[in-house]
Amino acid sequence: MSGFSFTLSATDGRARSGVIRTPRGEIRTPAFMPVGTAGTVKAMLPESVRATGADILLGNTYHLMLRPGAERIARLGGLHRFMNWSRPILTDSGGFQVMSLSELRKLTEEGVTFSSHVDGSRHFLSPETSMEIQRLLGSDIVMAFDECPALPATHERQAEAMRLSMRWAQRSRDAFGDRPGHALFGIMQGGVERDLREESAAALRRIGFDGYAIGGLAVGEGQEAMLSVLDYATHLLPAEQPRYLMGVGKPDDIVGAVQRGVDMMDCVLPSRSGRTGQAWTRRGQINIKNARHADDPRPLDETCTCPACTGYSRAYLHHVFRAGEMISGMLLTWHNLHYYQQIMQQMREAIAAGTLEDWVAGFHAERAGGDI
Ligand SMILES: Nc1nc2cc3nc(NCCc4ccc(CCO)cc4)[nH]c3cc2c(=O)[nH]1
Ligand SMILES: [Zn+2]
Repeated sequence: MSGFSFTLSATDGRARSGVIRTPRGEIRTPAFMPVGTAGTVKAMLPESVRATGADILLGNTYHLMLRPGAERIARLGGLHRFMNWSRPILTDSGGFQVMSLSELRKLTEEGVTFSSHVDGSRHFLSPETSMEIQRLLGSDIVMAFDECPALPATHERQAEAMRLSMRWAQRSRDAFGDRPGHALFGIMQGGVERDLREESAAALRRIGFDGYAIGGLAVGEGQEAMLSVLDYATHLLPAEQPRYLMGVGKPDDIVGAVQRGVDMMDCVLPSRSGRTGQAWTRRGQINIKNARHADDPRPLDETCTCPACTGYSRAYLHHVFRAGEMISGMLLTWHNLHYYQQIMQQMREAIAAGTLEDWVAGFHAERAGGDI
């Protein structure tokens, strides 16, 4: 695929560091993607998202097709222009969000009909319509249209959903066509069932994609089960293409995934939890609304160089959260995204230096158990 390429620059155990090159810019891997669901990373300006160190952000087909509409965004110049973010954008394909957000859903071989959670209007998503919507949005990395079953799911149900998703992966590939400079990623399904994961990986490799996502995780199975799937699942995917773990996660989830050969991740956690007063730091989590911060003159983290930590005390952050001031969500979101990008940068450097194991030991040693 001209215009889109992945170059591995170092490995350390199963971990890899490298660069994904796209016409809209480079993505340093391992990479964390902030989530910009409805055309905005909530409480952040695009230039602030860039200042945290993000090379790419994620948008959602489901949300943008319902409001303001993919055709409208296309008429206005595409999602990059619309949201004033000129670097790469990856868009999720909509199936996962339909199943978790919409009402009155009907799932058939053809696709999914559903009612919008915004205004109740009826919509249809299929591999073909999802590819068209992501083309209208102009996203650089397009996700295949898949079905991620809700847990708990029997082996049989997981097999059924995975095989449907593999038929949809072929249809996604066929509908995507040949789009130089744009990439299509397949999505592995199969729950926590090794045989199904192996079948899914083989099916995706036969179809052929520019990158491979591991779907069907971070859906309530818990960290231990997720990591045990990753223990074998990344080996099933081509080493020379990016591996994207969807929806992950807490900082220690991310570290565990990178150690197991994952190259890209996304999660709403740093932004969503930032808006609720949860700060993630190298020493653990801080719930800034807790009364014990009311008189604390110290920053969240005295070693952090983000605007929240260089400009404000815990006492101030506690106050503006208690007062419901908008700056509260802005500052904590910025800090959390900055912290997430910092651990990605430190892991990229550690992998390049062959010292990831030591870095991970230090990462865990620094983290207290609960709230700090
Ligand atoms: N197309 C597609 N998209 C996905 C998105 C996902 N996102 C997740 N997990 C996100 C879980 C998640 C949700 C909310 C919060 C913050 C509040 O707790 C954190 C994590 N798993 C996912 C799986 C898939 C998947 O198979 N296919
Ligand atoms: Zn900070």
